[in-house]
Amino acid sequence: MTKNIDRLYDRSVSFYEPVKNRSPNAIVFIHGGAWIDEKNTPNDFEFLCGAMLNMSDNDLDYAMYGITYRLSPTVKHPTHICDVIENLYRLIKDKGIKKLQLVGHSVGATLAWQVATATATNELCSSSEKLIYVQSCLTGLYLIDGIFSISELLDEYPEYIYFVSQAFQNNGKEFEELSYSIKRLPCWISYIHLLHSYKDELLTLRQPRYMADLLQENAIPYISYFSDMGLHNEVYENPKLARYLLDNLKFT
Ligand SMILES: N[C@@H](CC(=O)c1ccccc1NC=O)C(=O)O
Repeated sequence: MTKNIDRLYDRSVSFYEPVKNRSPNAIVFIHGGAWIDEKNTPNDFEFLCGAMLNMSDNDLDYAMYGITYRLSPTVKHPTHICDVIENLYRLIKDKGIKKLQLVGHSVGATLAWQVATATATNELCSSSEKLIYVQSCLTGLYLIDGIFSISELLDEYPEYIYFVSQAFQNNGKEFEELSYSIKRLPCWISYIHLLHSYKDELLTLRQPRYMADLLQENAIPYISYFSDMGLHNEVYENPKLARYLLDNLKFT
């Protein structure tokens, strides 16, 4: 019997919906903040969405949403993932979305990857049918200045234990390493984009290089884009990111 857990699955923000006709296509932004920072919310992406609309004369054939998830230390892993899955499921059902691409920044990229590769068999709290339905709609991932390995992260930045210890019960040891989760990446996800800012002051290229190495070892197609997109918390407002998303987002 599933526990009666209060979900924040109604916390979605709509940045844009095509006025002419409701689109079955959508991108959903997942914010960062190291699982703990209340300053990071779905509204981190409001400026970026405005820039994308300005650069496209408000004529996009996909909707844009942001979602939230409960933060640590109030909740611990894997609840963040459960909230994202519940939230995505509700959004997809409410809006009639058929094709979905996730755009994650920092731990938002971590969560996007975890949603794409989750299995209901592990300790995930979400119902398997919701997870399977969300994954069946997923066609692309944009992973921006992300965290992909906790062991690599703490080896490089031992001081980051301050947020890892809040987000995980066992100092991140329960975080599933990429070498395992990558085996479950759905074959129908055609677009994987790996982005990183050369000016990111909180994360070096070690994380995206680790992801790139594993994608290559598993012969998974991906596109990488490394550029000066500003500091860690400036990237998601950078016009270069808006341009990149407009040029690369495809739902065909
Ligand atoms: N603003 C966060 C720190 C943070 O977000 C962060 C720090 C280092 C590496 C990645 C980070 N964010 C990832 O989502 C804090 O309040 O501690």
